[in-house]
Amino acid sequence: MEGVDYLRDERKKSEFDVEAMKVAWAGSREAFQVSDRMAKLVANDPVFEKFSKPTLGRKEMFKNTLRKAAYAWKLINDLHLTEEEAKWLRHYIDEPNYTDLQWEMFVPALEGQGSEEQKRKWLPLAQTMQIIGTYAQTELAHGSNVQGLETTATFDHETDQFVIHSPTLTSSKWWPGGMAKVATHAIVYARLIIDGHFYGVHGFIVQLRSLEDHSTLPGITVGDIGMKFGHGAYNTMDNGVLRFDRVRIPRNQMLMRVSQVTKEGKYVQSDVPRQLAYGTMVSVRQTIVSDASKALSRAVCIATRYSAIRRQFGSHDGGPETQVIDYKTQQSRLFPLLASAFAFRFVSEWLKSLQTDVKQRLEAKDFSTLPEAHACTAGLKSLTTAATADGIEECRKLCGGHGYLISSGLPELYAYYVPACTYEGENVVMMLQVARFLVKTVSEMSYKQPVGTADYLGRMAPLMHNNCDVQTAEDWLNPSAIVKAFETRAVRMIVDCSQRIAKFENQEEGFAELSTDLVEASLAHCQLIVVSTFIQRLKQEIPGKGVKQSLEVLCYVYALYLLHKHQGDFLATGYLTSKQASLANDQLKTLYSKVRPNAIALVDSFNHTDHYLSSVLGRYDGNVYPKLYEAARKDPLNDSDIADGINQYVQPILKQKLHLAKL
Ligand SMILES: CCCCCCCC/C=C\CCCC(=O)SCCNC(=O)CCNC(=O)[C@H](O)C(C)(C)COP(=O)(O)OP(=O)(O)OC[C@H]1O[C@@H](n2cnc3c(N)ncnc32)[C@H](O)[C@@H]1OP(=O)(O)O
Ligand SMILES: Cc1cc2nc3c(=O)[nH]c(=O)nc-3n(C[C@H](O)[C@H](O)[C@H](O)COP(=O)(O)OP(=O)(O)OC[C@H]3O[C@@H](n4cnc5c(N)ncnc54)[C@H](O)[C@@H]3O)c2cc1C
Repeated sequence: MEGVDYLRDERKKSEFDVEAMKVAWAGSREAFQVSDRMAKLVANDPVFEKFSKPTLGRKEMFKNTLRKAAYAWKLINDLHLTEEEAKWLRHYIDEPNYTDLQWEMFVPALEGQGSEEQKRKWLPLAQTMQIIGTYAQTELAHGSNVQGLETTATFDHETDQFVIHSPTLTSSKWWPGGMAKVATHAIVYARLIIDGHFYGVHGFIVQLRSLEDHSTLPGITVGDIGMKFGHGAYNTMDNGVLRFDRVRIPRNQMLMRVSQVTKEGKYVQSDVPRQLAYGTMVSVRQTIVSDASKALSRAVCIATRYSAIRRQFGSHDGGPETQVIDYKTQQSRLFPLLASAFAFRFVSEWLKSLQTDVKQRLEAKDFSTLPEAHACTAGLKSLTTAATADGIEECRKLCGGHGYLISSGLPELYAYYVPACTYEGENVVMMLQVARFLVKTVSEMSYKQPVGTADYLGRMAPLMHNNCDVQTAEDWLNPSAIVKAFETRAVRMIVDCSQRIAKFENQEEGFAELSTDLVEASLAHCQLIVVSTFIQRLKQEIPGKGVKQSLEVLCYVYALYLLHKHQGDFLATGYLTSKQASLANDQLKTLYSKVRPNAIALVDSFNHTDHYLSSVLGRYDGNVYPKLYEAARKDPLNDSDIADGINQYVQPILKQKLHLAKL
């Protein structure tokens, strides 16, 4: 039997309707149809071929990506693609490039932080790509600490202009994507100075390049910051360095939704909180959570299919060896990741709806849910990207030696994905933001009832004193038992930190001293959100034979896997006995055997094309070994029998040996 037959047999074992699961994964039939259409459009167009990428040099790789981006823009226009379709198209092309910044950061920054007048002027230009923009916030010396940025924007009364300047080497903008070679404009974050007074960091629209010949404008020095981790991966993007030598822009190019500077040089703070200036980061963090489930599902799909094809040991009487997916250790490493992909998918949908709600409230000048939205996006961005990056690497190891080959698709995926742990808010820094929100919520509880994702803190009294009543492994198959365990663990960790901080005379000092515990408490809070969201999702109608049941199994896998992994927390906070923790682990193993027959069908439900996976190991048809061979043969080193350099550097050594042997 070959891999092709193995996967065919595996697919027959499925206990649920795969087509219905595809819809559940996508969120709706319409969402499925859009993403499916765009995936196929990309997969079937030779322009979007990407197998040659790892062998290209940086310049060729960059040019190749520009070519694809231009062709994609033509398709978007020729086919009149909707915004949603265009987003999926870009996603499936699967090569980071300047358009990510244009659509995910530049346009949202104009939308969220521009005044109505500014939006009328700049949005049509950006939306039709007459200008190409980037988001220039981070500098050489400051990324996380936005208030520490050094670039200055000084108001000049006489000319009614701002003077944008990089006063030090460390104030150079450093990292913005698309900035080195493509962007014509940037939203530049700089300290506003009026008459010698500092007014904090604000965004300014600055033109970098000529719209005629693309040359850099006077006063601008811009370039690429150099190759990044991995060979292909993020190196299709021109992350840049940018310096300003007293560049002048009109006053009306400061983004003026949150605060304004008048012609007279008066600084006016409008009635919206200044944190709205951070709004672009909040919306991108939500996109990043959604992207995590896509990246993890991709790695899990490759590792699961390959694990069903790969056989090692266990052959008796000349029979077939054991499929590695049948080893309990393989299952205990793989199936929690499969469950996590679904968990992240559902939490990202929930986060999107939270975001929509916040946006509507903001329009009605209700800012009450802004801190919670910030904490949720920051915390879930941190949780999902960290778990996804680790998960991709685990999937590589699950594929043994072949996982290390570029043709497995996993090294490139990891190198492309791992910066998500750092960009758009470094993960630990983000978890500390969640901690701030939680500690503040606890401190305000005497006069303010916690709501939303923090509402369980309002039930602190019972949660601080309850004990878990689980007596058998089956008792863990109960959503309320699970939620109660996660709520209790989170509440006790947060309260413990809050009480210890309160003992410090200086609360900031206390926060800093306890920051490692606070990060763990924040993680507990965020895991509770993911687990509860999964459970809530299962309360909705989910059509299709066996679909809901399979998702229920995955939901328990996700929750009990976390419980097992963090059992130290659950035991230390005194909610569980070691016996109850051990019963949870027993139940987890039983659940793995329920996932096993459905594993291949579950990863098929992601509906990933072979083009998107770009993995010989993860091929839908399972024809792994012949295709591995074929991919290896295509390596440039195999172009000739005697490689370049052999005659020059190896032959002389061999000949020298011959000479010595003769002596
Ligand atoms: C993979 C594909 C995905 C698709 C996307 C593709 C896009 C392209 C790919 C990558 C692009 C990457 C782009 C970037 O990386 S852009 C740069 C991003 N930079 C950051 O994220 C910086 C992180 N730092 C911060 O966000 C902040 O500075 C901070 C650390 C959160 C704030 O620190 P600080 O305490 O100094 O804060 P302030 O004094 O300014 O604020 C005080 C209070 O405001 C609250 N706060 C902070 N941020 C927000 C927010 N966003 N919304 C609401 N409220 C906020 C903060 O908690 C304080 O509250 P308090 O109640 O304590 O007063
Ligand atoms: C691929 C990529 C693309 C990017 N694209 C853009 C872009 O388009 N535009 C843009 O403006 N920026 C961009 N960035 C920059 C990115 O946003 C920053 O690198 C990120 O915000 C982290 O900031 P930093 O580099 O200053 O890290 P640092 O804050 O210097 O982090 C270093 C270490 O210090 C720790 N640390 C920092 N502060 C604290 C604290 N208060 N408490 C405890 N620990 C702390 C962190 O946990 C980390 O371990 C990009 C970065 C990458 C990698």
